[in-house]
Amino acid sequence: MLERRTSIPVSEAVARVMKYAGEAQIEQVSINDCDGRYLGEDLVATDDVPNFDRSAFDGFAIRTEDIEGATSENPVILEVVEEIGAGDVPLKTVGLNQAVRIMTGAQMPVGATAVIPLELTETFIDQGKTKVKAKRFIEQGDYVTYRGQDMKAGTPIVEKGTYINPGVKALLATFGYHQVKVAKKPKVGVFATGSELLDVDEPLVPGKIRNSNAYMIISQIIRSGAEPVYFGKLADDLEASFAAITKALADVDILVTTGGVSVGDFDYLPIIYDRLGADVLFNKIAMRPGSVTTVAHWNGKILFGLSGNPSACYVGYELYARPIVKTLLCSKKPHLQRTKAILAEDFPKVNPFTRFVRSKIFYEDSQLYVAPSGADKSNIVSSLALCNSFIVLPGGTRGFAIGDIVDVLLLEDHDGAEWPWDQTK
Ligand SMILES: Nc1nc2c(c(=O)[nH]1)N[C@H]1C(S)=C(S)[C@@H](COP(=O)(O)OP(=O)(O)OC[C@H]3O[C@@H](n4cnc5c(N)ncnc54)[C@H](O)[C@@H]3O)O[C@H]1N2
Ligand code: MOO
Ligand SMILES: [Mg+2]
Repeated sequence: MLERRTSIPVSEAVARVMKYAGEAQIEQVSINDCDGRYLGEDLVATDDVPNFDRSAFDGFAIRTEDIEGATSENPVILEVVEEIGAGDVPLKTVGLNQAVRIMTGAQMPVGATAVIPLELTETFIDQGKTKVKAKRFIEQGDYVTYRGQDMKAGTPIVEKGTYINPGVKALLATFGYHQVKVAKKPKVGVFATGSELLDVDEPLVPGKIRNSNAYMIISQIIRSGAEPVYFGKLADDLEASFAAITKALADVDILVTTGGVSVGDFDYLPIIYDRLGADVLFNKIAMRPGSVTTVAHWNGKILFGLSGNPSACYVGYELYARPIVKTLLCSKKPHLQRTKAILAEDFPKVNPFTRFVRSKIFYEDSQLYVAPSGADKSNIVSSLALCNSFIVLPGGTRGFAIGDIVDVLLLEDHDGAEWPWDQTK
């Protein structure tokens, strides 16, 4: 008899999966290998930055009281007593009517209260002594960067779980982190199921298609920050599939399969979960595409049974697997970030269930627009190439028109969201 499936709302499905999100593991990597990883500890300033008062310009370190009233017609003449480059430590103190030639980044000499830029001066030799004409008055502190002006020691700078971009890397280097604590990448196993699947290098033959989902999911796993472990494709053979899946589970934290979760005679994933004794969290969601997305929990591991249909598979990974990965990467905002944008095209389809339209979000005239990135069908691959977001159309709504404000989930953002599902049916 055909098994009846009860569909649950998206928010409920996400909540059920999130109950099984595990604990992040931390490892150390060289700063050279930390790009695109996620910080495994809060980053706190270990020193004042800069940690000495320094010149922000090439010029002369002076005492402002000596150059009061200076103009190009009536310059003030000072004696240059020392020259210091970046990296040097000044030996002299700047006294009455004295100046020190100083370069950008060099430590300020004691006594000086500002730096007058080279362009506002003129140097000359007078009786064997180097002198400088200051041709304008400058205020105290001008062209000086004081100790701790950028960051003060002890200030929290970047939170644990932050994506390491070039700026975060600059901070790590600033504070001397040659080894960086990062979240260990969860290992996500991938199987593509289906006797119709050919490898990428095989020619097309009648009835068969190339296995695109495995490559797509591997790419989504990498984009979400995890490590893919590809186990290959499985023909629709229950015994062989059960054996391969059982074996693979020993080597991964999470297992993603694509295909074989619906009600076809050769859709074996439901039987495999049953045989494993896995706890099936749900096998039907009130959403399109991806209504058949199934998630099970077994022995501390989460098994994502994503649809075989490419667009459904893609959406399933982003909504349900990605937040688990992000949680394991220390994120406190593991879900897709949600925003609002102006619909740039009509979308006349009715939405009996919450619909996630593969879409492209873009700026135009300082406004945010979004448009479907191709035909809205579950079995379609072509709409995925330009997809950088999902338009979220609530269940129970009719069509949407150009100019309507719609909710959008961002796929290529690193900040994430705590819980974007409050208003989603
Ligand atoms: N009687 C019903 N039939 C179907 C239902 C239903 O509720 N009742 N649901 C439909 C929906 S919705 C979806 S989605 C699909 C899900 O099917 P499966 O997850 O079981 O996936 P398969 O049957 O294995 O494949 C579906 C489709 O996708 C192609 N595919 C599979 N793997 C790949 C791959 N690695 N790369 C590219 N394309 C792949 C496959 O050839 C099929 O065309 O079920 C509907 N049926
Ligand atoms: O699960 Mo199917 O993806 O609704 O199209
Ligand atoms: Mg099927």
